[in-house]
Amino acid sequence: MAFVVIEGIDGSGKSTVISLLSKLLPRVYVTREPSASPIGRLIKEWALREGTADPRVDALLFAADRIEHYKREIEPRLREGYIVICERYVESSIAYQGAAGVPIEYIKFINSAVPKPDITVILDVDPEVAIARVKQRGTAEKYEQLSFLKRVRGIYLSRAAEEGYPVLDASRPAEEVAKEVARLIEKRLGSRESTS
Ligand SMILES: Nc1ncnc2c1ncn2[C@@H]1O[C@H](COP(=O)(O)OP(=O)(O)OP(=O)(O)O)[C@@H](O)[C@H]1O
Ligand SMILES: Cc1cn([C@H]2C[C@H](O)[C@@H](COP(=O)(O)O)O2)c(=O)[nH]c1=O
Repeated sequence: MAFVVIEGIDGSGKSTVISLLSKLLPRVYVTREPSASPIGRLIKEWALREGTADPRVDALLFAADRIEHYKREIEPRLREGYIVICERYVESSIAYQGAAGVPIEYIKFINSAVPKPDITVILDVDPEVAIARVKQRGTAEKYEQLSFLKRVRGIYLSRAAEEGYPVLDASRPAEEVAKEVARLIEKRLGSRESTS
């Protein structure tokens, strides 16, 4: 089992890559945040649409959704031996709520109840390319603005440098990106087996 998180700005191709990945690897369980829980629905139907009074409210909602998601869905699947692939996790809160002005230490503290993933991969793409991709979907969510996504990308890249997360060029065809992520996961699983 392994807990894998795929991160990146809106339109970087996370959902597309994860769907391809689930065909490349055995025994995969795919999930995402905001989750399907009542808190996740509140985020999607209210916080991401009408908006909150303060970005700390978003940070708190995402953290509450994450704790519920981890305890009720991710942890049980890991115990059953799945490779759990989660689209977005704590680094999304650091990048997005950080870009909205919430102090990173505050975000880390409210997320301290959930464990770190085994692997975090950042899909990196120019925000102009990402915006062009998401525009095809119709209405934009509150964070899907060029200047905001530029700040989010900057935080992702500096966090990747600090934490050693692999950053993959997601402007390439999604199949190529998915194969590279699969290789990273297999390498990590292989190196864990050889040390256990
Ligand atoms: N590598 C790629 N090259 C070209 N287009 C892509 C690529 N990956 C995804 N797309 C297209 O870009 C759009 C957004 O992709 P996707 O939903 O996978 O991104 P995402 O990162 O999950 O976005 P969000 O975070 O906003 O949900 C889709 O129309 C998808 O078909
Ligand atoms: C988990 C998480 C998400 N967000 C933002 C990022 C996106 O703009 C939306 C989720 O929409 P998606 O298109 O379904 O990926 O929410 C965030 O700001 N903070 C978080 O922790």
